[in-house]
Amino acid sequence: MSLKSLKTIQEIASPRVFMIQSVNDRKLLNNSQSSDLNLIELNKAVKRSVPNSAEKENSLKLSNRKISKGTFSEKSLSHDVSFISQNLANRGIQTDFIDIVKNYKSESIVALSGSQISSFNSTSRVSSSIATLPNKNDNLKKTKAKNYQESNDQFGEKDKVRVVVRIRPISDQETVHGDSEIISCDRTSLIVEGKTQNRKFFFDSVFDPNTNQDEMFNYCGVKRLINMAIDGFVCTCFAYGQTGSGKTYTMVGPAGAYNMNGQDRHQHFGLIPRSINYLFNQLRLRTTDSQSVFYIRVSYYEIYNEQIRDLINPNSGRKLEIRGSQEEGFFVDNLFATYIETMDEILTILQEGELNRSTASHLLNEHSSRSHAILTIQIENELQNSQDPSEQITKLGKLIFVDLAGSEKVKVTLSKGKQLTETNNINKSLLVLGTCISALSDPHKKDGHIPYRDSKLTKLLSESLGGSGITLMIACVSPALTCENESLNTLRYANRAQNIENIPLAKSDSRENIILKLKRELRKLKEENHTLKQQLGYSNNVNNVSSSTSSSSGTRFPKIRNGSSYSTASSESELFGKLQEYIQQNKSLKNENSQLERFREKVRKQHEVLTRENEKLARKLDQVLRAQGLPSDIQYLTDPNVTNAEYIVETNTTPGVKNQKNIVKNPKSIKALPKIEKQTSYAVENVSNRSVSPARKISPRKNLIRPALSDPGEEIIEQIEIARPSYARKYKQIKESKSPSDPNIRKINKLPDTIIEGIDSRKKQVTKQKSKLFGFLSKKDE
Ligand SMILES: Nc1ncnc2c1ncn2[C@@H]1O[C@H](COP(=O)(O)OP(=O)(O)OP(=O)(O)O)[C@@H](O)[C@H]1O
Repeated sequence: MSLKSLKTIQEIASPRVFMIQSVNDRKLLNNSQSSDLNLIELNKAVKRSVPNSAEKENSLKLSNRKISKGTFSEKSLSHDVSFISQNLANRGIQTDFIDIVKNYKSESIVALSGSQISSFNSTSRVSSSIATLPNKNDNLKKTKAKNYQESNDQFGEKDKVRVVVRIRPISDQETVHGDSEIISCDRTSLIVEGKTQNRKFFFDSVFDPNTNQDEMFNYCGVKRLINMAIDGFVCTCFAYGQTGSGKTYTMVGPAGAYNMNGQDRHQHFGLIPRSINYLFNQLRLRTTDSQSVFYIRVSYYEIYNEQIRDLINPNSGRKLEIRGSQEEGFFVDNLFATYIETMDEILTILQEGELNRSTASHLLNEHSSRSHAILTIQIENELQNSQDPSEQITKLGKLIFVDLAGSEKVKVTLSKGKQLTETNNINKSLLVLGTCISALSDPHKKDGHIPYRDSKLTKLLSESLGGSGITLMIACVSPALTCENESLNTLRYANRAQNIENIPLAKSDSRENIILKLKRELRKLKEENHTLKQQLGYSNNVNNVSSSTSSSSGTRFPKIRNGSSYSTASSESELFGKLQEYIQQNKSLKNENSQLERFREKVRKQHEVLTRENEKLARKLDQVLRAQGLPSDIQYLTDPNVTNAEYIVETNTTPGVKNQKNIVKNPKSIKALPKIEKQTSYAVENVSNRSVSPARKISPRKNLIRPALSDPGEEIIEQIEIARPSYARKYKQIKESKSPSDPNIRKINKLPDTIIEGIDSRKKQVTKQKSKLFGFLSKKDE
């Protein structure tokens, strides 16, 4: 019954804008999400929403004019239809609504009349009234769970950029200045009641000011991104909006979130730490019942005044430039990226990054970010191919979080001097981002030139916008009247971004993936081939060159209309013979190549093992140096087999006595050293993290993510508390020990000689080994 009536919706999908017959119809549709659904009434409502032929004609005329007050777009209908669809689905009734809705391409900004706003507001009041019920949190959570759905759905070949909006609460400052709230919303749309006009926007989800961090994480769609990243896709979540609109709050949490204690962290942490917690839980789940091994590598940098700055290794002295390659797209060369194993390691990195990030205070935000911060979590997954156990697959997914700097008006923020330069750079790069978004969302321009190269930010986001990644945009807005123009700008860009289509492709060396990639290339080539043929005037009966070449009946080569070349039988057989020859040569070359590839892979893996150990050691060393206030611009290389020099112990001695430097093998032995006791204090850093088992010596990356330490469903705080003593805690210890109020502490100006000597000799050894390997490789390549 319902299906039949809904078919009519598909039929009327063509008119772009039409009149909805009465506000009551809409109310009925909206209320249907919470009230018990009466299918007959719904059916009537849908029928009433469907215009008769006169209205269709009318609406077609309307679509050619400026959208006037009192109209709804078909997307509005699609929104209503999806409500109905969900209700039907809850009752186990299959509908084809989703496809209908997906096919809608409509104007999503609508100017509204007063009466429609009042009906709209009544919808948003449903959720706010629920928030005031006695058992507030429980009910709110249930309602959210019902209203917002986790978008874990997969995609077809194309995946549109998903856009959600978060409206922050009005601030005390705004209230004091008598600012009023002008934005109201329901689950997927919002209305801006402006000074002169009211506007309505539709998005994948809209989160009202009462939304807490946990709800935001659960329903904004970031979980889908994490799961896809584990499967090898490049997934980006970026926050966009005016300065002070809540981007950093959404991504990271309020200022000082990383310094909060367990319970407060749990409440205030933003998407990034929550996502990492979720990621670790997912990885644990996947490693318990499979042979998968995961390696997590993190980098964190900012684009400040069009310069790239490493946020976890700011004093490296290396110049960070963007480079591009066909395989990897644009990337930051020389960026410090470190392997992590535990939640608290990454929290330390994030904390460090936040400390190093460029911030300033201005009229609209006390802790304003002056840069675009980009956190990249690379997830490498080595697993066996389920269809062919002899095949080892490596998936290389990425999870990228971008906290953009906010656009701002100089006359509002009153920026001067350095801040003015920052503002100009921020606005400039956001302008380029806006231009790219506009071009990509315009069907006439999207296949043309997209000005990614005009700013560093857009270069680095090129894969996420119109590329092969999966993208979630979180548009943040303030509800205040004084922010109307900026909020509208944000919403317009967000609205456009919804039209951007990506063609996701997992980064994996599995056969299926290679085949998929090849198929896509082949299709592209065929299209190109077809166009070229048309341009050259080849006849239509020679379309399929590839199939005809393999046919035993002989080769058919395209004939050119002017009659020249390849037309005689003798030249055809000659060419066929040559082709056979080439095919044979190709076969043997392929065999040889795959042998070489296998060998090369083996050597590459050995090399990787060495590099990873080096990086780890370099990171530890870097932390020690920075903790001691020394410049950390030395590049360290180590031998993975060196496992003995575990801890550096710097002792404080009485004046005139030479400083003691001890290297001990484990923390217990520190206590056993007589001269360190009582009168001495020390800074301890674990050089290679922990003693290395023989198995680990061969492959130090094994067991990076081990089966669950505890329940996968556990909360962030618990994870932080139960985590084994690690890098983070030790690092904290070193930081605390730097406090000048501690009389036993002296500043260490120099790294112990033994360590430097040890590292130097290891560096030499590894460099030698590396150059040997490279020499060998290049010989093989030749
Ligand atoms: N959803 C929210 N709930 C409570 N407070 C919020 C929320 N969103 C933002 N805030 C507060 O608003 C202020 C500005 O937020 P935030 O620093 O995240 O803005 P921003 O968009 O990152 O600004 P900028 O671009 O200048 O860095 C902060 O004090 C923050 O704590």
